[in-house]
Amino acid sequence: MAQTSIIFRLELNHQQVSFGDVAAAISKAGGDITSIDVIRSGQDSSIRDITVDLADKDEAKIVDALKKLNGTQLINVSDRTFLVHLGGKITVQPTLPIKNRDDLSKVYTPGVARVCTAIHENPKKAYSLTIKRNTVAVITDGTAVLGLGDIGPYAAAPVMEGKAMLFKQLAGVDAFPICLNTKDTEEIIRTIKAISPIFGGINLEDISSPRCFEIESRLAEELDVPVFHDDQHGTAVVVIAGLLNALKVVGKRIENIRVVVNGIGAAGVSICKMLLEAGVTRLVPVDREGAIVRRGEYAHPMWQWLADQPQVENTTGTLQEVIQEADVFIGVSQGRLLKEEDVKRMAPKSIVFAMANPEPEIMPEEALPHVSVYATGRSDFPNQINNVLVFPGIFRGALDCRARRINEPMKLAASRAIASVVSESELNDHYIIPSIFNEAVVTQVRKAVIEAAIITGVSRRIPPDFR
Ligand SMILES: NC(=O)C1=CN([C@@H]2O[C@H](COP(=O)(O)OP(=O)(O)OC[C@H]3O[C@@H](n4cnc5c(N)ncnc54)[C@H](O)[C@@H]3O)[C@@H](O)[C@H]2O)C=CC1
Ligand SMILES: CC(=O)C(=O)O
Ligand SMILES: [Mg+2]
Repeated sequence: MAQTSIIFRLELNHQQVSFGDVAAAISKAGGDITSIDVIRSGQDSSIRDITVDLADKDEAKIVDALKKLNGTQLINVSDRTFLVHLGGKITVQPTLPIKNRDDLSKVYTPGVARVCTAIHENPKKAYSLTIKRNTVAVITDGTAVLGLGDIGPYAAAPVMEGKAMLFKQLAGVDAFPICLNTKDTEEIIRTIKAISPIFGGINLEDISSPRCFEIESRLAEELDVPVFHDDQHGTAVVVIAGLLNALKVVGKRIENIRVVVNGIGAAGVSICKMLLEAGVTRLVPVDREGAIVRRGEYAHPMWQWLADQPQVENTTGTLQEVIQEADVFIGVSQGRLLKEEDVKRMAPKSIVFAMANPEPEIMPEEALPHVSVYATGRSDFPNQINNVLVFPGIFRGALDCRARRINEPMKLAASRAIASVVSESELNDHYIIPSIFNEAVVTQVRKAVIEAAIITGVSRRIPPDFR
């Protein structure tokens, strides 16, 4: 697992210890050696970097074993995940060098003033003469970061930088992380509106429910660039894509399945809405207090909306009770709250999407023996159902056609596009969703999103390849 990969730098005295002894000690302490680099080699001793994946995440055991080994000196221990975060993960690059006064007078004063005046006279020129057309803000208040909860704006930054990296690498979108030091809904809305002129789109991230619903809908209403809460819609789009393909694998139809969604927060609400749009007729939304019941009364406006839907079951009970005979479990709640006995009681050929991060609702070793299709949100297990398959391509499309908003037809088109990247001949229980490294994902999502934006009248530009 990437997050438990450690590099041990060791000096080995050749008279006293062999590399085989070191490897055996690491293995006995629970580590799996994945690579070895010789840093320096001499007659009597050598220095080596040994990269180890920790099965039980306990690096102390290995440190202890190495310290006990005669002839071995532990010089340094470094966590590779922390190493890649040193100094942050993104940078801002100029598009051209400033080599002389002539260049300077064009990109800066006095030349720049004429460009400013042109935009002042025609604000649409911001799209051609500034970074706006290709720049997205990735904005959080740090209140629902992955499944870690309210860890604040400073601690949220590594996730936002990661999203920005993915935007750039996968779709060429310049994205900038913004971590707000406020949880106040009105202040968040006011701040985002105030900083919006430079951005061609707003990607809201890891803002807790229910505030995220009002923040997104107000901003979408009041701004003329797309506003997309990734945890709601990115997640729902990728879930529908995975479900369309998983249902093909198990040979079931969407209108016949019973679906339990656990965790009715940002992601859960949007998933439920999209499941209903996609044709699910039997839905059981579950949160901490148990199932949300049809015609029940709830203070949470989105839960009330769900309770008023005819497809929501009139079933009370805990997750452990309602999961019986479910065809599909979708978890966007918290890690390890589903047990082996629970998935055993699901309907035959069941589908489990355990998407909580960083730990899924149930680990593969417990689920796999009992379910037909198992997926998580993680990069280190097969079938990664993660919104990273969605936000790069959906924003690429929205920016290219200068969409005013990202609407329901654009989202559904994106789901179908992602699902279609896995061909019928490739489809199987371990491959229901394409890899994020499959370049067809962004290409297909972009195309589908632009087509849907044009058809629904929200595009303000026809990209050259669509003319
Ligand atoms: N794989 C993916 O692409 C994504 C995964 N996620 C994961 O889904 C989880 C939720 O994310 P958000 O919706 O953004 O958070 P959120 O905070 O808006 O919602 C979480 C919901 O889960 C509920 N919950 C917590 N513990 C529960 C329990 N024991 N039983 C039932 N419900 C419980 C909470 O009451 C809340 O309604 C996180 O772990 C997050 O990492 C979220 C977005 C995308
Ligand atoms: C993937 C993601 O956006 C999350 O876990 O919050
Ligand atoms: Mg998120």
